[in-house]
Amino acid sequence: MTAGERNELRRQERRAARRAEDAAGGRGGAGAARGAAGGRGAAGGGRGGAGGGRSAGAGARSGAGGRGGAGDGQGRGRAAGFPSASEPGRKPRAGGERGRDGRAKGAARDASGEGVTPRTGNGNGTARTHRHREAGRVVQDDVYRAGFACFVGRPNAGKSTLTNAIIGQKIAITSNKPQTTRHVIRGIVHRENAQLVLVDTPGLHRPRTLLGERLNDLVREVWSETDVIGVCFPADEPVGRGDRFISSELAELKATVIAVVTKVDLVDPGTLAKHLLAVSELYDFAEIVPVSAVSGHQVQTLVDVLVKHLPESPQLYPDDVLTDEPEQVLIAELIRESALEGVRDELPHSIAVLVEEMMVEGGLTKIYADLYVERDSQKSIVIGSRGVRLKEVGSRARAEIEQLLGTRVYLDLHVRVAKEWQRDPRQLRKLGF
Ligand SMILES: Nc1nc2c(ncn2[C@@H]2O[C@H](COP(=O)(O)OP(=O)(O)OP(=O)(O)O)[C@@H](O)[C@H]2O)c(=O)[nH]1
Repeated sequence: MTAGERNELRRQERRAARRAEDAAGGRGGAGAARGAAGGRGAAGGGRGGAGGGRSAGAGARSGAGGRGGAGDGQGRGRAAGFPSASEPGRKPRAGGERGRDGRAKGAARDASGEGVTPRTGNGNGTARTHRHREAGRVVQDDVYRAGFACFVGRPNAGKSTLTNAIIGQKIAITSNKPQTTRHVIRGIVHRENAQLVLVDTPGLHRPRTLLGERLNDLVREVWSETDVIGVCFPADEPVGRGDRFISSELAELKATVIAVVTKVDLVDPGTLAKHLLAVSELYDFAEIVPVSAVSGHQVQTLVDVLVKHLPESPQLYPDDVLTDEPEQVLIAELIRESALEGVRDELPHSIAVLVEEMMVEGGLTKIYADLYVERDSQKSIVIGSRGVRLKEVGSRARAEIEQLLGTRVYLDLHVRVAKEWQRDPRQLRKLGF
């Protein structure tokens, strides 16, 4: 028996054992972790229901950004207490729901467009005083601000790269192929006087498949739940019809809308000036901030601007949390990113990844993941001649995962075909969409 056959046999044994356990009433401990990644796979495989509260919670967590919606009748609905852009799941540090009146105060602007400074407490009963420079003057800000912000814009505008630059840890998949982002991944910026929760969305585009439609719904749902929206315009591309379309969609929203001109390292000052003018004529943005996520230029200024427009609110997440995305989802994204490397033109949107199992043994984390493609021909592309490509995918992903987890990693990748999964509602559910 070859090593591959042995691994497959072990997988089958593990699956059978899991099914038996679930049939017997669900698993505890490690199962909960597995459910978080597989929460997506779990429901599709018919394991979600029996898992009861745990599976529902895990499934909802994967769908925290709204993929799960209001529940699909399969025990995968969003569990109470789990976060979304509008329902922060982790208990706020100090009590009290964030009120809309907080938003009204926080988001109010004076005639000059500068943020006005409410002199009220922070909702915790512990008013804090902060000073920051604003347009050359020192402003006293007595409030604690917390809330959700997201970057939107046409595909490839640089949203994920910007999110990563702000959070300082690789949490969102990036690539030079449009529509790479599928998951809503939150990153959290902690400041003494504020907490900024960043939500990452796919680019809005004309849908060609069921997956495309669901992604667009997801974007709109997130938009309606965030406090500040940064519309990204890549500086190296002219403002176009797509940008106009997105801007027109924003008019009805409650959120403060700012413009972010991205990738400014790619253009000269003259081109940038013209671009800023074109952007300003598109919509009545509260602010326009030019940035480069690659050089870091103005990234902190952008955070200041986003924070300024957040509502007054208690802290939403504990201090040490950087993202609320389950580790397995981050890992699956890193594997998907690695698998896309070099084959983006052939199968840019056909790859999905599910982490089936993760276990820690001493200083080693063992990860078993399935890589789904839509057709047999794609399977051969991903595996490559004599498995060489798949090996490369694995070792690249392993290095990234080791960085994320801070442990040594054993990664077992298996390529499977899920025929036309982007058009098949059952498969989409299984893969977490
Ligand atoms: N030079 C330069 N390149 C950038 C910058 N920001 C992003 N990029 C590149 O632009 C490409 C797209 O970036 P992403 O962050 O994946 O774009 P996105 O808007 O999240 O894309 P979708 O997931 O398709 O919506 C990648 O190749 C990035 O490396 C920047 O500030 N400067």
